[in-house]
Amino acid sequence: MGEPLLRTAAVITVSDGCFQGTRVDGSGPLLARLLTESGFTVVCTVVVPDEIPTIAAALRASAKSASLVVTTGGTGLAPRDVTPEATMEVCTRMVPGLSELMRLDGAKQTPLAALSRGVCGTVKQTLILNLPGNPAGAVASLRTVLPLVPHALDLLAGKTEHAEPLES
Ligand SMILES: Nc1ncnc2c1ncn2[C@@H]1O[C@H](COP(=O)(O)OP(=O)(O)OP(=O)(O)O)[C@@H](O)[C@H]1O
Ligand SMILES: Nc1nc2c(c(=O)[nH]1)N[C@H]1C(S)=C(S)[C@@H](COP(=O)(O)O)O[C@H]1N2
Repeated sequence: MGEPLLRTAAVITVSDGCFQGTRVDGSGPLLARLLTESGFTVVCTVVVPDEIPTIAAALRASAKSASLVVTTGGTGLAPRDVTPEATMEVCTRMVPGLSELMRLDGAKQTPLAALSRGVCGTVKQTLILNLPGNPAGAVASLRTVLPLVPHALDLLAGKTEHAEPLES
């Protein structure tokens, strides 16, 4: 099977409430819109419950068709928050700097940003980003790292010539 096209994205909402239909998914559609506005083709959106095997299966399936997979929800400290554990199970390499950046930038808005245990990593040529479940937090976190994503995907796809450093 071929590798996913470079600017394809998938959105996975991890939420028992959304899966059961007791909560309307506010975060997934917002993230899909931001990704589309940023030049990505969103190839799939899915809502899954907070269960490691189900999240891991959704991550593996999404990574086959998308070069960027974002999750929203399940990154906190509640007993059923297991998105980081499922992501670490699927990824072969972790990219801690991206999650560090999200927490650092998020803390400018709310100290609660430190309570997300979200991780980022890669599987084959796909980058996976865990975002918090709160819609505003999910969008802000994605906005923080989005400027780095095209270069990250180029590197993953083997385009290793170095870009000019971004302005600070
Ligand atoms: N997909 C979503 N859409 C809208 N709001 C959400 C979403 N996911 C989370 N939230 C909000 O962020 C808060 C924290 O998310 P968290 O994942 O801990 O939710 P929860 O109360 O455990 O329920 P669930 O996992 O079923 O969404 C929620 O209480 C809710 O206000
Ligand atoms: N930027 C930002 N990050 C944020 C938040 C936020 O509102 N803004 N919410 C925090 C809260 S309240 C929690 S509990 C954790 C984990 O959320 P999750 O379990 O819904 O993934 O993300 C945190 N990250």
